[in-house]
Amino acid sequence: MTRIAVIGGGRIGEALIAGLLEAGYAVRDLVVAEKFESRAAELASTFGVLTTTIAEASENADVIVLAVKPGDVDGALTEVAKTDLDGEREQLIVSLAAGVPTSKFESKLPAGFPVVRVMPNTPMLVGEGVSVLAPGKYAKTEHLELVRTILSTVGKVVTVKENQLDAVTAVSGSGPAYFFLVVEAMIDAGVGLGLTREVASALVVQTMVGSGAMLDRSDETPAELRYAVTSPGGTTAAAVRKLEENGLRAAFFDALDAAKARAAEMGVTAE
Ligand SMILES: NC(=O)C1=CN([C@@H]2O[C@H](COP(=O)(O)OP(=O)(O)OC[C@H]3O[C@@H](n4cnc5c(N)ncnc54)[C@H](O)[C@@H]3O)[C@@H](O)[C@H]2O)C=CC1
Ligand SMILES: O=C(O)[C@@H]1CCC=N1
Repeated sequence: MTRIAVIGGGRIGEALIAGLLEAGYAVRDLVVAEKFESRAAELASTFGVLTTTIAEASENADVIVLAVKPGDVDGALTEVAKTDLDGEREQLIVSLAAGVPTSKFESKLPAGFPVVRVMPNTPMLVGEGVSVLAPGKYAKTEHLELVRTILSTVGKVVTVKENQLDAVTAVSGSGPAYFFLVVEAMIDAGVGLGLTREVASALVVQTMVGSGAMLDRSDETPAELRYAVTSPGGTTAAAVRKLEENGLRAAFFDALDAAKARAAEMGVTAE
């Protein structure tokens, strides 16, 4: 099997490790380099995964996944680049860092080294992620296919041109947070109407799970599914009117603009 080194065992690194293991990936083919010893020990005990230095992890891996914060990419990449990357093994770097362009990696790696940039999201923890791939200058079809094969075990995979990845980050990379915020708001509103938090949480969570399953399985658009809930002159119409009056749609347009702009900014500051 393809040997994968995960550099950075934080939230997304852990989601990837957990998702791969859950999907049946062999633990002996995974290795993690995590800066904080206590965090490395936690990952080793939770997943039984080998933890080591960046140098050792990178040298023995087919695919080196960088899952550190954009501001830590430079330091981690410097460590990776010190190892004997252009040995016999055909290796590939996969970056999960928001905003950081593939050119940044290519400039620090041996000439022609393949890089694939990916924007994943945390639902990959439960095999329901979406990973969006963009090839760097030297990544060939077989590199993209390898990354697609690995990430399709933890969810859906889409490929775009790199100039769309900041928009993708705003939509699906950060998307789970918007969803959780909406869930929180609905639970609070239910509590405001007199339901216990326990009941309100159970109702909202199952409403989201059920609605998500409908979106996944139905050929109807989200608008058509919404129309089916909205009786003329009824309760849903009254609620939707308030959401629109309060600028729900405009808030999402603004929010995603801000996320995209922030991704671009982080790419520049990581230079
Ligand atoms: N959290 C999310 O939902 C998503 C995060 N991302 C991207 O994934 C990357 C990681 O994000 P998170 O996991 O949320 O951050 P995090 O802060 O939870 O994890 C980063 C981990 O990298 C470790 N680290 C930093 N420098 C290191 C080094 N030189 N060697 C070894 N380990 C090192 C840190 O100790 C930390 O545990 C970021 O670039 C982010 O843009 C992408 C999509 C979604
Ligand atoms: O908030 C962030 O910067 C990262 C990138 C996408 C999701 N989380």
